[in-house]
Amino acid sequence: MEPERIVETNSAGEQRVGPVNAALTPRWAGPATFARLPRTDQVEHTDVAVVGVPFDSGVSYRSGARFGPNHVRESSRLLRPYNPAQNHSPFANLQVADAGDIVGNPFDIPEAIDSIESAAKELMGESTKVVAIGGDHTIALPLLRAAHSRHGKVALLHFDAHLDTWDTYFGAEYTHGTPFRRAFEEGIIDTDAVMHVGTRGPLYGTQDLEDDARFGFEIVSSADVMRSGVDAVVAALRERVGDRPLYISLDIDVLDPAHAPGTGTPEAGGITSREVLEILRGLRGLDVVACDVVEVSPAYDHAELTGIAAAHVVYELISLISLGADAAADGPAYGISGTRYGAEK
Ligand SMILES: N=C(N)NCCCC(=O)O
Ligand SMILES: [Zn+2]
Ligand SMILES: [Zn+2]
Repeated sequence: MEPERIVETNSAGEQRVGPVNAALTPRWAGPATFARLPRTDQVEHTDVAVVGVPFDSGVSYRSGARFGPNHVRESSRLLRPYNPAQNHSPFANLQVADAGDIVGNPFDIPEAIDSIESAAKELMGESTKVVAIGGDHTIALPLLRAAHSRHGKVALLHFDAHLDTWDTYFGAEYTHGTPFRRAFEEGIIDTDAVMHVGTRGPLYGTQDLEDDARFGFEIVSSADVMRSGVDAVVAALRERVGDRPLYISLDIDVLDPAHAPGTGTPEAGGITSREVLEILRGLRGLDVVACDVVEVSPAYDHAELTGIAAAHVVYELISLISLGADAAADGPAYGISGTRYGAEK
């Protein structure tokens, strides 16, 4: 039975097919697409595709992120269509739809990377923006390649406890700890505009940081977020990215394990889900061309804590894409006092 959906017309007079109407069909009923949005094959065209990439053969510790996409979909049933922090309704503005999953050979990482790259390129097609749900962090490399093929060198904001610029694991070049070193070597990221956010935890040695700096990365550590606060961090990120095409890669382990236990390589001392959501909201008006949210490993999750955090991150990323590169930077989200919650700007 086809449930009734929220259908709205945007300011350009275009009709948008939105989520299943939760006032008519209980939220827990029916198959879980992201935010109960239509599938891409149920709409005529897609502006923003949410796509699963259930690949986790690149992990170095706990496995299970292959089950991340469907867990995040299940955890996204409660999302509502209006985002008051941005005073914006992304699903009414753009056609957002769930593109299902991109699959790759779980027994051959390089082959899987090639499959993910070509499927992502095809999905990006003429003008579709992609928000990918992993999967482990290996998948960021083929997604960055696809973004690069459309937009040229991209700025990169990488939210993660880890640097992920290591060289090899057991001699393997393509793993979840190495995607950004490969991206640097391939020349697909703009080394003047790459930044890690939320970094923390022990490393193998000082060389890790020397290599990382050589690849162009600046670091806003988890402790920096606590000491400087969200507004200062947002200002630093905006300054670093400027008006370049921006790829956002968010490893859910950027959150403290208290906020996101369901992940494969947890590190104590992380930022909160409130902080990450506010930092993302502060990026309004940047030219976000593609994103990923990775490393959700549901077997280690409890009460959908990690799934819900990831679902809200995806929702904020979709909101940023929908607001677009010409949205005023100082919109309602930029002040975090709460007094401007939902304020008209
Ligand atoms: N979670 C990601 N992406 N990377 C973690 C690699 C950490 C390590 O095994 O040293
Ligand atoms: Zn990580
Ligand atoms: Zn990572």
